[in-house]
Amino acid sequence: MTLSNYLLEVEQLSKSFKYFDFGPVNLKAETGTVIALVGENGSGKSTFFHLILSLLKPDKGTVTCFGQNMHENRSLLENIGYAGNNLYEVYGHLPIKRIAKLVRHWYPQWDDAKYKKMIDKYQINEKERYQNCSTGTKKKIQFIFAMVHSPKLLLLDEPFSGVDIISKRYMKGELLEFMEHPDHTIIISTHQQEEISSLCDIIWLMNRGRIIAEVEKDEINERWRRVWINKLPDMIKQHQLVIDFDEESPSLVTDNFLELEKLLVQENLTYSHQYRLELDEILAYMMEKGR
Ligand SMILES: Nc1ncnc2c1ncn2[C@@H]1O[C@H](COP(=O)(O)OP(=O)(O)OP(=O)(O)O)[C@@H](O)[C@H]1O
Repeated sequence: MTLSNYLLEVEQLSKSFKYFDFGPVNLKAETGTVIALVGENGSGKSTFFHLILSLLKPDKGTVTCFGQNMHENRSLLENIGYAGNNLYEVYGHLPIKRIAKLVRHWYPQWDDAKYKKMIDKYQINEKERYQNCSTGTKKKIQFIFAMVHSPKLLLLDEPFSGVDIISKRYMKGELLEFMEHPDHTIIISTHQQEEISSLCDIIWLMNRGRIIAEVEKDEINERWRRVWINKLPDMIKQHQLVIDFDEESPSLVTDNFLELEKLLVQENLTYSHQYRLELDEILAYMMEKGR
């Protein structure tokens, strides 16, 4: 794969706070993918977005976006749409209409017609002060501001949290439409299995400021299974292919079903049935392991 296939490259990125160390993180985001950034509360997801966007200065490391160094080239931000919590708080006393005027100056490609259409679609009252808006409404405003300048990369920090069912449906539709363009990429932090399942291809798992796994969603869905077997000898319980087991109703969880099948044949064991795990069960197992 050539370098140009990567829209975003993060190398040795790190930042230390009083009670938290982020990184070093090394990652590459391929153009045309939707990546879920998943991790426990306080694992560093928002910090990661802030470091990518240079809202925070890293202690070490580089962020290369569209082939150029982000920290040296602020104009790269024009091609990035960010929906996160703390960007507009400083303008909270202003009505949304005034904030939109400010944001419009940041982005030469701001599309007024698209903005008006979205404000209408999401039923935003532009006269309302941002700080007085409900949690879900703030999320929708952040989403609109992220979308209206036609970015190539979207960084979405829990974009659906607190958003009503109808708006969530509209937002998902817009994201799927956004991804119809082959040059577009999304990184989305979320705690919701349904959002990962319906939107994402890749999952980056974060724990205590580090990436503990980079996996393809379809691949882990295929590999992880719960399997009921005739007996559970110690050798199986202790095997590296076995992530968890239940002695009462002899069954086990594996992260590699194909290899497990071979092992069972080898050990003269049989399984009666098996099923795929829910994505959040898999992610919980992976996160627990990475703790
Ligand atoms: N400006 C700051 N000053 C000091 N510490 C900070 C600052 N920003 C982030 N941190 C530290 O980084 C940690 C990770 O926070 P972050 O918001 O990135 O987590 P998160 O994964 O997005 O969490 P959540 O899922 O709850 O939104 C915090 O617990 C805090 O210790």
